[in-house]
Amino acid sequence: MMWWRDTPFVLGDAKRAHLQVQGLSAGYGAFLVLRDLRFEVKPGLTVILGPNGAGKTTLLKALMGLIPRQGLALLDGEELPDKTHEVVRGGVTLVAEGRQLFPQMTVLENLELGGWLVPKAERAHRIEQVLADFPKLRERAQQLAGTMSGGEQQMVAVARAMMSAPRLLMLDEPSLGLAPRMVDELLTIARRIADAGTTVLMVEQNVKKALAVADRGYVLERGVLVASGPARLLERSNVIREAYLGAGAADQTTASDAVQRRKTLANSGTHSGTHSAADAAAPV
Ligand SMILES: Nc1ncnc2c1ncn2[C@@H]1O[C@H](COP(=O)(O)OP(=O)(O)OP(=O)(O)O)[C@@H](O)[C@H]1O
Repeated sequence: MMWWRDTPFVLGDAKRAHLQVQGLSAGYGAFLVLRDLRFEVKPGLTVILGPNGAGKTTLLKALMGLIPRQGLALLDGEELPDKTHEVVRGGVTLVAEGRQLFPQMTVLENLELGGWLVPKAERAHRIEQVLADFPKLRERAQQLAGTMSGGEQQMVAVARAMMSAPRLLMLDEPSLGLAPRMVDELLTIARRIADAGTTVLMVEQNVKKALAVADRGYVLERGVLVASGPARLLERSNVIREAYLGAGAADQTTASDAVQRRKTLANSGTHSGTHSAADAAAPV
């Protein structure tokens, strides 16, 4: 047995990355989406929850330098560059919503492209590591990516991101559109990556399942962070329980279902629409 089989997901830098963000604002032209966000992404797995249109993707884009941002973003104490290629060189990788694979290329070719910054010899070594970490992909190495199921493609996208050995891996709704079993598999992969030393920042709408694998979470609504805390406390907090999970909510409850529920609660006077400081999770 090769040595790396016993050491899955050791691709990241041994140092566990820590992102600190203060006063982050970003948007599209004159349309400001994110307002004065303050949060941190500690080593481990941090999830950002929120309904459609809350600004979750915008947040990841702003950190990647794909759109301009204001405010301070420090990765291990050093300011995150503005330009995307410099952010990538600095060890930050984004798996965007929609996966953006090359459908006419094989799984292996897609992985090779993920390691384009890496010298050729090192790239081959990393491919071996990634295939050891994602054994399902080894079986499919020669399959055209475009012929794979949604969940398999998402797996390729995450594996490709790991080819660059990121210090900070950002995942934009990895469970979107997947069958429940694949959702579980993808979220477990995210957890394993975090456990092995790559700091993970994940945006999710699948509230219950995301909090089950995360260490910490934030709730983003209309461009503002409205709650934060350790995942276990956040799950039990009033913000999440009343609005995002609800009594008897199914595993598949999404943040967008929750918005409708919050409106109903607010109209019925059950919930004020703001989050009490008495919540288990702190309002931000
Ligand atoms: N390229 C763009 N130009 C202008 N406005 C945009 C652009 N992309 C997103 N927006 C707007 O920014 C706001 C936040 O969108 P964003 O995609 O960040 O939300 P989200 O929380 O990721 O939602 P979803 O879960 O639907 O992806 C929305 O009002 C959206 O219409």
